[in-house]
Amino acid sequence: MADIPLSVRGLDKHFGGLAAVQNVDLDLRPGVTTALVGPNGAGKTTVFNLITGNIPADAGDVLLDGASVRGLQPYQIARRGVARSFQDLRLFGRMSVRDNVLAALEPAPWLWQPGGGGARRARAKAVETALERTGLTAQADARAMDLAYAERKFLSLARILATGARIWLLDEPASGLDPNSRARFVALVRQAVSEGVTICLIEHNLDIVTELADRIAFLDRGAKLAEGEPQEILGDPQLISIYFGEPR
Ligand SMILES: Nc1ncnc2c1ncn2[C@@H]1O[C@H](COP(=O)(O)OP(=O)(O)OP(=O)(O)O)[C@@H](O)[C@H]1O
Repeated sequence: MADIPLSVRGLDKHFGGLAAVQNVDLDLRPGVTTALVGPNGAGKTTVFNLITGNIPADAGDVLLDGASVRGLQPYQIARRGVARSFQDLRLFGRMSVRDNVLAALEPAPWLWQPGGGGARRARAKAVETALERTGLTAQADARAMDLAYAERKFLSLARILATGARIWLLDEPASGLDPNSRARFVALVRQAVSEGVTICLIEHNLDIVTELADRIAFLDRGAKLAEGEPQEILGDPQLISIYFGEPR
């Protein structure tokens, strides 16, 4: 298990009487993009929240390189290389695009501290590279709130890119994107995967899922009903009828 960057074992979460996540297992491997697919309320975002330590699990475990992260705070899990995006993006609207990216990074030492100059230069470089790769260089000084919706989504990706995280959890990253931005998004994810990043995404757009995912984990009412290659899962009439909410 030590060679699997992120494993989830027997994860459970109840909200009162509601079983939001039930006994979910998941392995995320480098170079393999996994999509969490399922109807609204299936528990997908809750799985992300449990992985990142945003909410505590009732039972089960999350392992990074085989070691449990149980009880760690979200910032401690982030330091181990796990980054996520949120459906509501969570940007600092009045701050510049560049400062939004900078704020996603660990603070650097002061200039007068040992290594301070080098660390600050490395941070600035990481920010500029992330802006370039997301096509935001020209808007670096604009306020985040003044960006178009698609650009705000790319800014949330730039924040992840700049951290150098090796595991990305993306919550509906392509929702609301126009076809051109969608193509940019797909290219960006593919490049990251080719560089060894492990990606798990929650996505309702099945075209994006088909384009990007190597595996699909299908959730319904908190439980993982199936996992396999996209063709297999999306070709299963029973799963598709669950996905589109047909009466059972
Ligand atoms: N903090 C919370 N308190 C109470 N119930 C919650 C909480 N967070 C999620 N839930 C409930 O848990 C269930 C799973 O929610 P979750 O957001 O994980 O689903 P999802 O698959 O991501 O849905 P969607 O595709 O609509 O985003 C839902 O019924 C939701 O209402």
